[in-house]
Amino acid sequence: MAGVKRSLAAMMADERLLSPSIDPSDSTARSQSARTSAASSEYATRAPSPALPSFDGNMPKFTPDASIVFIGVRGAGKTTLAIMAASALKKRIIDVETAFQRATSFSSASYSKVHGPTQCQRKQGEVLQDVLQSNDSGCIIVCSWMERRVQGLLRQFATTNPVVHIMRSKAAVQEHLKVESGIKWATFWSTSNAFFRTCSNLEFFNVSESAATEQIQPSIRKSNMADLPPYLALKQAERHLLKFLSQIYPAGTIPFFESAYPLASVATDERQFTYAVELSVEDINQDGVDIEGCSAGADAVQITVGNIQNEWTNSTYREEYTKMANDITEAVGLVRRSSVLPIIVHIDHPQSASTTTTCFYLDLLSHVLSLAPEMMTVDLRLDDVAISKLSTLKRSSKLIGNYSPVENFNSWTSPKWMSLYQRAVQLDCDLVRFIRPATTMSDNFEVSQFRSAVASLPDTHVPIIAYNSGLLGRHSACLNPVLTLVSAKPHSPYDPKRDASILTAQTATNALYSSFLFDSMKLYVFGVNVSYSMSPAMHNSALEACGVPHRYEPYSTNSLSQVTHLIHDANFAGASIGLPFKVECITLADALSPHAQAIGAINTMVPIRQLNDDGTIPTGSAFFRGVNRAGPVRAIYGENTDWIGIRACIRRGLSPANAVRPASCGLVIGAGGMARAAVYALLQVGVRNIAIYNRTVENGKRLAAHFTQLLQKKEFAGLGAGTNTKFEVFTQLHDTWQSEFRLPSIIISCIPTHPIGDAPSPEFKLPEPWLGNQTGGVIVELGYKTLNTPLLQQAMEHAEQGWIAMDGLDLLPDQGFAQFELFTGRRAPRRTMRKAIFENYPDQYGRSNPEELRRRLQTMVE
Ligand SMILES: O=C1C[C@@](O)(C(=O)O)C[C@@H](O)[C@@H]1O
Repeated sequence: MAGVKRSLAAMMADERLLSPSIDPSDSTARSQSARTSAASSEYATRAPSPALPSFDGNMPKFTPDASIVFIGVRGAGKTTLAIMAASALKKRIIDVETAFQRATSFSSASYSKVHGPTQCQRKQGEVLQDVLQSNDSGCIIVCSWMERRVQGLLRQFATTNPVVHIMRSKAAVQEHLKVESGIKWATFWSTSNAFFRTCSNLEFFNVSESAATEQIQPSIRKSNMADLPPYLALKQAERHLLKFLSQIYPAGTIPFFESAYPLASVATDERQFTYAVELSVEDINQDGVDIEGCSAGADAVQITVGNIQNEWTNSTYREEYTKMANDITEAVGLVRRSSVLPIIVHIDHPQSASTTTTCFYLDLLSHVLSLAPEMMTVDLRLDDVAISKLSTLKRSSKLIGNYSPVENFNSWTSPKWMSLYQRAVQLDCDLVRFIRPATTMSDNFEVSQFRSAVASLPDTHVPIIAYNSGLLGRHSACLNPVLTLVSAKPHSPYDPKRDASILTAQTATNALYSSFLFDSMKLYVFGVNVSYSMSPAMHNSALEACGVPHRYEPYSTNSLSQVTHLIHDANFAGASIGLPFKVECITLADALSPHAQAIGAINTMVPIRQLNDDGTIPTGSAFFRGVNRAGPVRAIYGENTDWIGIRACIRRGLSPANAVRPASCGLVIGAGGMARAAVYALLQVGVRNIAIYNRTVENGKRLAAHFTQLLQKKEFAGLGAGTNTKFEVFTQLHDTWQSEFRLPSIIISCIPTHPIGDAPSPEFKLPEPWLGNQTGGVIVELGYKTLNTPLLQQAMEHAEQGWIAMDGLDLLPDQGFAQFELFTGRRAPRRTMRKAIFENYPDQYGRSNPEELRRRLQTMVE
């Protein structure tokens, strides 16, 4: 049956496998191994899930409107997640238990008491069949029933639709259901999870708050978590779920969810010098490592499952499989919840694996695919049939064909490497990875020649990851362009068994500069008075964490003419633009990004040193290939990242109760460059009703007219509600909300929070009735020189009503992450940057107050 997650072992009972000692590039040996795979009945009987009809094709590609089913034990969080998914995917929720009650006027439990369990199960089957048949699109269907007929129906549904097993930690479910530990509970737990696994094609780990908190910031684990606003736990769960859903549905299915950060538009494997930080399942699950913290400078997280054994003395195959599958599910959940980086899952397939171990390995791989990681490795020593089967199951996950022998390996000059690469390509691997220890220095040059030979193959664009491990191999590891494995911290003492990741992202990046491949560059923040700017602290800490030797400095000036020599310097790498130059600075730019054009203001300048042949600015991976290299500046490119920061604040601060709907209203205060970015951010989260308050009516009207015209252009028609978006301009703060729009749930203040020149600080507050929205909302104050502004105090006074206050220190890092990516081509180390701000921000007495500000780190959802 297509689409159902099931034992690969069972599925491939007659077709396997390899003899573990074969040379993987040797096709004679492969076919021999297929022939000698006699003991297949062993796999079938040891398979963890019940036998299912044979697999007959690809995993289905789900259409955007395909209904999704959430199954799992009671207390796993299905209903809460269904509400979030329904709001994001614009689908309707159907709870099968409610449908049962509607059909019979009884709950399942009462029906069972009256008519007996057999009759009740029959009825459940009928109800479910009816629900599935008549709602295969546009719905989120929730089901906790466990019954044979239910199982069959769900399996059938999984051939065309996503059926997600929602998992949660045993302790969290137990606490939720208030059940006592004991054999009965343990048995229920394992049988129910095994049951749901047999009829789902996907699995999602609903991270419990305590675990999530540990991931957020281990160093403040003991701090007062009671301060965490309740909506926040939901926000984090929502973000996590949406990341998962965006992996399984086609791109664009979740409106306004696509990342706007520059590197998100370029596939990781198309970029140069990228790193995957390696974390073990145990580190993640048991030790609660700070995932965000230790992935600074990395481009992906590799979750390594290292201890699959050849035999189990104290447990059965099934028990061992369940335990490891649960651990992997949890680790993927924790990483996805706390990091924006793509996930690679790698399971070590032992060099001398028994057939049972290989079978176990394959079962785990098919399980991994149900978690929808961005990438998964598969051992190229497996035979063609096994790898092809995995290719048919992979859906959006990329398959990395992996071969990393630790002994008896060929020299890089052997043609076997090339034939193994070509075999992996034929088997539909999306990337190929070869890692082997270096025995001499010349291995480093030979592997580089091998990479060049692959690059010069005609018509083959499958990226190759190839380098040597060990101390001697570091040279080739640093120069390997795609996803070199790095360690979270330096290994000490050197352990030859774990030598694949001797480097950290920081040391590997640093080596690119010390070997003159890249140049050390200069960065600035420009403004009339930027002495208070937190950007230097934020960017310099990020540069250091990533091993990039650039310097970022404040540059205060009254006139932009004074910066021209800086932006045409051979070592100029970019600048942030502060007040009041965001609009004027456009005159210095030769080209603007589409966002900057739409907004009509920039806060970022980047030098371009290599133009396209037609004189245009390179885009995508070509844009990033030009960074970090000194030389004459051919053009200045202007971008606006303020809107990205504002959008991130709206998303973080807006509780699920205030999710954007057609009638939602956003209020922007001010009409300058930042207000333009704010309106654009509102459009980018789907707000259709935008109110602008500005004292000077002409400026307010000009702002509204700018966006009204913009939305008439074809390329911006998808923003907000396009030409149906409405604007209103206010010049008076009336005591009542005099508008055809509903009361606002998003308020963005874009006026200065401190005195500028002779102009005093506006001490701005809103009339109380304007904050009358019943479920509150989010108020964002963009300035950060003064934090405790009258407006934010007002928001805090209305906290009970659901108002969330966000200030410029919430905004600054998010707009800075995007800048950092543009300046360096590296992923921004988000937590490092946030921390740097909190550690350097002076309070009203000019002292830094990290304790007070650090608590904010708790509330971050990346
Ligand atoms: O508005 C701001 C603040 C800023 O100017 C600063 O460092 O203060 C940096 C800019 O990138 C950003 O757009």
